[in-house]
Amino acid sequence: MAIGPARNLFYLYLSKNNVSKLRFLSVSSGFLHTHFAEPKKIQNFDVYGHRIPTTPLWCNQWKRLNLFHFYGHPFSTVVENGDNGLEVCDLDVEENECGDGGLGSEKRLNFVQIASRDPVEIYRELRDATKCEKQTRPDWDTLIEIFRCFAQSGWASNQALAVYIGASFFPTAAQKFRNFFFKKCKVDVVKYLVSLGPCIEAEKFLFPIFVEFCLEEFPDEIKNFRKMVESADLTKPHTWFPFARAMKRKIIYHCGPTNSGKTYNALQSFMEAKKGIYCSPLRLLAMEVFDKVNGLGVYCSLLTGQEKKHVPFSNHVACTVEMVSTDEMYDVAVIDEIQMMADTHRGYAWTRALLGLKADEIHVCGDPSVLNIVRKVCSETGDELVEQYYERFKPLVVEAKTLLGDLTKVRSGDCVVAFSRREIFEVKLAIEKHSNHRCCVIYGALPPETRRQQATLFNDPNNEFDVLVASDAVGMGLNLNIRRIIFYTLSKYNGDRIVPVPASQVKQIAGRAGRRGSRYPEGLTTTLQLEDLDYLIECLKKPFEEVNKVGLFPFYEQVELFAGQIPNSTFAELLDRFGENCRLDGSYFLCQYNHIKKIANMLEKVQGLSLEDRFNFCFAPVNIRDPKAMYHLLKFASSYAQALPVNIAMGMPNCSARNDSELLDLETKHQVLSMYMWLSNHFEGDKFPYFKKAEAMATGIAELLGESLANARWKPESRNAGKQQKVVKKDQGETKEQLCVSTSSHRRLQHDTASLALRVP
Ligand SMILES: Nc1ncnc2c1ncn2[C@@H]1O[C@H](COP(=O)(O)OP(=O)(O)OP(=O)(O)O)[C@@H](O)[C@H]1O
Ligand SMILES: [Mg+2]
Repeated sequence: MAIGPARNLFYLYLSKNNVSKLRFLSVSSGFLHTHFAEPKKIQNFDVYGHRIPTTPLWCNQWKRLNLFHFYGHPFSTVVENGDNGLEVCDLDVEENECGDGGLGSEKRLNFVQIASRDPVEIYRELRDATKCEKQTRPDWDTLIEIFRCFAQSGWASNQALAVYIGASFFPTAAQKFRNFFFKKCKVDVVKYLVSLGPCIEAEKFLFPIFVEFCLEEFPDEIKNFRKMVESADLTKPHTWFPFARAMKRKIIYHCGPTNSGKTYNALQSFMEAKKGIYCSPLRLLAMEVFDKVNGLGVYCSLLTGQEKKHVPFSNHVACTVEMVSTDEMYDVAVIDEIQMMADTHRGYAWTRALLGLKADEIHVCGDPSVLNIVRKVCSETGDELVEQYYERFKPLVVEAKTLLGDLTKVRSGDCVVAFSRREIFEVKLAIEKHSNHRCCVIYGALPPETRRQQATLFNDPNNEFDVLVASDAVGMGLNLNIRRIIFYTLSKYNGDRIVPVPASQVKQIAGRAGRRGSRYPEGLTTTLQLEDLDYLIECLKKPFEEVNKVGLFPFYEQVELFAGQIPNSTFAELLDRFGENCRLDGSYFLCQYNHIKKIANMLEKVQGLSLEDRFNFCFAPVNIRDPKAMYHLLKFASSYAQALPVNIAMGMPNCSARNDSELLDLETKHQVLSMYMWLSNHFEGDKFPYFKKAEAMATGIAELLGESLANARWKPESRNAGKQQKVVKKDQGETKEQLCVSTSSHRRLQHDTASLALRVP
């Protein structure tokens, strides 16, 4: 058995059989802490081939084994001891690795003795000493430096969390410990520390003494922090749903690439069930399932944040995943696009649905990236898991020719994918100017109704709209008759900087081509620019990357409990403190909440909102980068806080947009109305009484948006980055005006464009 570098510390290896139990058991002679490192520091560890959701342990060596906690090195053995918990065995001490600094062997022996002494005893001796023993000047200097390092040590601060000394209190505690030590210090201890110098070994030596000091000196601080940490406990999320745990559920994982029939098959079971729920990643998809299922004669209601359409006598419901009820019982539930569990912002909604749904049978559809996590979840919940694998219906073929930067090569049935609104309109303008094609557009800021209207227009072969220009919003949900996906670019702005589009997303979007039921025998995909081709091929060839962690977010009740521990803080501060102190198992991350904080900060000046009100307002669907939308949210919250009926306070435009700023205005207006409808559904009582009016206005604006898009022939003026240039290019002996999309003029043809075609399974 290997051991770690040790003096007062022994390192433990986890034995193979008790890995899963480790998190739940405590040692009879001491106590075992579960996760304490900051969330970002928590890692999965492979222990004897077992991936366990925790970092390994270290423990102090003293007979009473009074402290266990996490440390970043995997070592030693813990064995199961009947029902009594875990027992530490097979321990060994490694030689001191630090040099003796040129000291004689006798002194060195003393130091080794110091190193192996019980830190509790050392602490008591120090505490009971009446005064400090005399030290030399150089020793003092070294000691000062050692304590300076200790106070700044990330390692010590992190370890201190295990005894409930919070990161914000650690510097104060370390300072007081230093003062205590300097007043009481003994020659042999100082000499030993000086022999180590300011290094991690010295920190490890001091740490258990520091812990004893803190336990005696700061019982109140420790108690308060402990309460706070316990109230931010997000470990074992499967235990949050006792009713679902009382059931023996059957989970069917429909696993496969895009366009392979996963959702179709899951929906068959849904429709056959007596009572079913379909959980969608998008309003648009929920609406589509609602229409489809009702069309097939199964009464189905619709439930999204914005709309509740109750169909009389229906036992089925299509909802957005955030709206799923974990109270109702269902025979069959479908959770679509299950890989979204790993989404940094919305992942928690899928995790909650999977853990909490009370359904005999749960069909989850998605790519294989979260298969292992779902397996693990099922082993924790005790649910049965059945895996069904799918292949694409139609092959997906990469066209190696690319469009060589020339948008006039766009053909009927093509979908050009760009990653910003500005680019989408540039492309539409260019295609319509230089060819006979007409373009439909689909992007995230458009209401679902308008996106569907554009999709229908594109799918209908009996009109002139035969090309689609879309953002990544096209990647999920819509059934489109796309012959070929052309990537305008393969990089996008991620809110911070330009990054390559992730491979999983490239696959998802490219997979839209050649959908079953469309009139094309196979799906084609390519890029506008030859230089992007390699990346496209690389993405499509890449196997799905396994996801290690999925998202969680606290319920309101958990935030409320936590708020009780730190009164008088703003909601944004509360979220931050929660984020800093929450405990998570290794398979989970806390979803990002920056956008929530931004709303929370804006609403801070609104008096009279309860914590629950703030929590609800902060989840309203609002584009935080749109000041007009944010302004309306602020106004809604202010009226609500004054107990006034919340007014829409917005005029209805009377004609379609004539330029880009009018189009943007329509988009914003629709988003504000959608937000109003959402708030109306999420606040009880009649505080938002103009729901019907908002709904009618939203429908009107969605229609105006559709009309506007059909006629849109303007340059996007609001964000004019000037990337577009016209160049004159010789083509087949004629001078032809052509839109060159990228500024890069030094592209080399790297492929034999005629011969290369990659078939992607
Ligand atoms: N057995 C089937 N009979 C008829 N049509 C089918 C069948 N299976 C799938 N389809 C149709 O094929 C298309 C793609 O199927 P589906 O939407 O289920 O794929 P998917 O694997 O869920 O794709 P994605 O990952 O893109 O959501 C749909 O239009 C669907 O109606
Ligand atoms: Mg699907």
